[in-house]
Amino acid sequence: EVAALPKQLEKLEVSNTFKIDLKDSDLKPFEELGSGNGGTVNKILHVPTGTIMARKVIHVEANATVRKQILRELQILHDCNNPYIVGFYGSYINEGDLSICMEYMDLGSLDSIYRKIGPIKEPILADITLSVLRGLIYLHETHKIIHRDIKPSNILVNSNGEIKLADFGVSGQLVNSVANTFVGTSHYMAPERIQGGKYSVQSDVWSLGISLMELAIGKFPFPPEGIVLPIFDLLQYIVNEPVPPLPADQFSVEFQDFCNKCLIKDPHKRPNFKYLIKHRFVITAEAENVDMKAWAKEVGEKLK
Ligand SMILES: CC1(C)CNC(=O)c2sc(Nc3ccc(I)cc3F)c(C(=O)N[C@@H]3CCCNC3)c2C1
Ligand SMILES: [Mg+2]
Repeated sequence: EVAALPKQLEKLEVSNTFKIDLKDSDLKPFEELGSGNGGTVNKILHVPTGTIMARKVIHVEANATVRKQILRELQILHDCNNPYIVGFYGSYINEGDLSICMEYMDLGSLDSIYRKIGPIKEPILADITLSVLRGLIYLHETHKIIHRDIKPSNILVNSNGEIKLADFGVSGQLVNSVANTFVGTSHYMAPERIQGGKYSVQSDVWSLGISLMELAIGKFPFPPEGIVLPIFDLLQYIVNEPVPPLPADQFSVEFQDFCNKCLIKDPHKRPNFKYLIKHRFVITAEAENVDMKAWAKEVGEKLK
């Protein structure tokens, strides 16, 4: 009988460590990692377990019921376990601020990386594309979650050269109403979404295409060279004007073709994940298995 006990304990042990009961008083903040639309992120230490985490604090103007609803729905994040999704430790609310504690990705976002060390080379972009697609497919197929906010600042990197997604809404309708107070019409949104149409998983494909082009050329691809447009005109431009092509002499035909397909304006004509994960641009990434760890090391050196 005694022999049987440790097995059960062991199982109990593992599940408990996964679900740390987070309290503000157990968290020791370090430097701020960034602040963007509607939230700030800090590096923190969970003192009782010695775990380094990233904590995002979002000010949520909502009554107690809505706040309870948000916390209940965020519990879904405990089940989002995948190599291409940023880990989740827990969330809590105090004084109207929602705190989301997640895996610390020490090299930050692709947005801050390309702005510091320049455009990302194609073979690295191919591996990034593969990771992002695998993360999006996992969220959609396992949890029926559409990311809704794919952009370079929500694609995170760590020194193992791992690429993971964060900031995806797990919320139901109610919480979405709260989320809408944040969601400015982001310029990564697909034309059908900018025009107030139904948001589908196909809209994430558009956002992936735009994000890859930006990372490849080192600037947001719309409008072409030089002109700076106010947001409303930019959104009009994205809806009405043709997608500026990648400079053909600098990129492979596979990469150009991959981006062109993601940026088909009609969501029904735009390829789905099933098609994209088999595209030559992505298949070569799988074959060549680029040394992402070496790239991450180089990035880490340059970010210092
Ligand atoms: C309403 C909301 C805060 C709660 N419900 C929600 O469903 C969420 S979840 C979630 N974030 C999140 C998601 C997954 C991981 I891993 C880590 C995370 F921080 C977020 C979140 O951060 N949203 C931000 C608000 C500011 C504008 N950009 C998007 C949300 C939205
Ligand atoms: Mg974000």
